[in-house]
Amino acid sequence: MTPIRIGVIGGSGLYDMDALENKHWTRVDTPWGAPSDDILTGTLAGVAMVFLPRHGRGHVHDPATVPYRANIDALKRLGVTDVISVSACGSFRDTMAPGDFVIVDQFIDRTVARDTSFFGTGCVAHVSLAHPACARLGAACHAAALDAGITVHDGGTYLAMEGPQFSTMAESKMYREQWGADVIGMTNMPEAKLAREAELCYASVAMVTDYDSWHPDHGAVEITDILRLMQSNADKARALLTRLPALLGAARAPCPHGCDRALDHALMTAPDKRDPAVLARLDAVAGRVLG
Ligand SMILES: CSC[C@H]1O[C@H](OP(=O)(O)O)[C@H](O)[C@@H]1O
Ligand SMILES: Nc1ncnc2[nH]cnc12
Repeated sequence: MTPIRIGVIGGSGLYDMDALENKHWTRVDTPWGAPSDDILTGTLAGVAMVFLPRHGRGHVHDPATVPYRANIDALKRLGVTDVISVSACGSFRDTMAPGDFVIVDQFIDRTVARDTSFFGTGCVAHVSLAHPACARLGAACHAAALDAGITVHDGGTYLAMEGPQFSTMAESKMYREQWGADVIGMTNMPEAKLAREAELCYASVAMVTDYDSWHPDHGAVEITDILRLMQSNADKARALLTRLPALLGAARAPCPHGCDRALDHALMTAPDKRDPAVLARLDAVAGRVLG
């Protein structure tokens, strides 16, 4: 068993975590630049927890310019073992209504202009992403949501779009009817990919704010609809998060799905061909396998 440290990435509407005890905002520097903001460190019910507002306090970063690599590196550097991503999303299903939560288990990545990997020339790696979300952590989030009285859906496919504009109606219908996506947002990719590369368990809690633009009874998604739902969704997210420490405990066994060992066989570049400057940047995310 190893000590757990829960990392929460708060999306639109969730910029702080009042419930943390002994908390203070900490600046973390990374080889990938500065994270979205300082990181709030503290404890909750005796369990170590940190909180990072994805867009920064005051919502400074747009979905494309969120420094995803710095964020994940910083969480890893702080000893985080389990990342819970909390995000606003649109819904492609009548049954997934505004106010509902979805524990995402699959992603379709339609982002186009983001740094999607810590690795590259000088140290090439290929991690498996068939199961991009951690089922153990997702189950805990599901149980916490149920306990908090939230209407929650166990599993769903999240389509990550580039944004910042919302989808056209034709795109919305295609994602829903042809591609089988359940929800849509702009931020969970490359975040989930990077968490896997950093050997972090990652679960995504998607909070439905709207029906995107496919629904004949709801018309086009507007930011005003989203803002209307965001506050109550954020309150529910806080209720979910405060229940997690009791469910996860202060220590954890190795991940049964191997998230914490994702790099075991992933490195392709021969040791004598690896670029020392590239390796230096990987000290936190790949330190376990690079020694
Ligand atoms: C505020 S509406 C669009 C915006 O909200 C979501 O952000 P996050 O995933 O960080 O909650 C969505 O992905 C867009 O970035
Ligand atoms: N319909 C939508 N599309 C993309 N991102 C969203 N975030 C919240 N609602 C969204």
